[in-house]
Amino acid sequence: MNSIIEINDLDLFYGEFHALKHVNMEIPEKAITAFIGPSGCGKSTLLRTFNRMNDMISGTRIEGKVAIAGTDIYSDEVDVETLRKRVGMVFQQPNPFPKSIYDNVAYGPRLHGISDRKKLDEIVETSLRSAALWNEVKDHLKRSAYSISGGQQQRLCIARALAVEPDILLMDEATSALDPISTLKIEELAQELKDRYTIVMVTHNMHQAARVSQQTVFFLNGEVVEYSETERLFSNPTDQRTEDYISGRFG
Ligand SMILES: Nc1ncnc2c1ncn2[C@@H]1O[C@H](COP(=O)(O)OP(=O)(O)OP(=O)(O)O)[C@@H](O)[C@H]1O
Repeated sequence: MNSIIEINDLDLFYGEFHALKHVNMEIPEKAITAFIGPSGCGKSTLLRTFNRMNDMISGTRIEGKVAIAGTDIYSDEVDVETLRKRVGMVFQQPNPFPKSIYDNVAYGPRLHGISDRKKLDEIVETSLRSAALWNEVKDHLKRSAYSISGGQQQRLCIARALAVEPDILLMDEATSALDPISTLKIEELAQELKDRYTIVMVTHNMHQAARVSQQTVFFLNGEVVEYSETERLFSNPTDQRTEDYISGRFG
């Protein structure tokens, strides 16, 4: 498997607090990588380094390197808007804009200069189909995004992220606010999307990581304890701390 994200000796500080410690890893493209570990161990922090969302938190300092497709994303030449177009993100709470379903999906493409109605219609349909939502909303695209269920809103947020044709989709506990059926739908969707996109997901749910991902990373106190194929990590972990965590002895 080719890697798309390469992290070398990454340290991240929130002021004095050392939140990520000497992280080294390669994330394979067109696969799902899951980040697991107890609350506060740095999963979301690492995820946010991939699209420089940490830039928005004042007092954050980074040492080391994060490269995407060979480019150091923290170098001065990198345009953060372009980076965020390539690296989409979906959050724990569905956060559609207070606009119609159509306008939510068309938002990114419009921002990037697409105004042709036919082209936008095409993008909206393709993105909603990719997010497995088209059939449920195709007859009321003009309705408010708030008129659909939470699970549908989360798939709408995925469609909105896909509309700008990213390479990577980051999911930060994207199902933890959803009911089991909506969760299952998003998990199935992630499985379909992984053939076309690289997905990195933070999850509190070990069963979800085991069900959905190909690679799993276990974090503890800002460090990567173990990183391996999901099946191996859950069936035959090499580190005692991983074993203790996955068997429910802490966290
Ligand atoms: N903006 C911030 N300023 C200061 N400290 C922060 C900030 N964001 C996170 N932290 C701290 O950094 C550590 C890692 O947080 P992070 O949110 O990455 O953990 P996490 O593993 O994703 O946790 P959870 O599973 O609870 O979301 C925690 O100790 C947290 O308190």
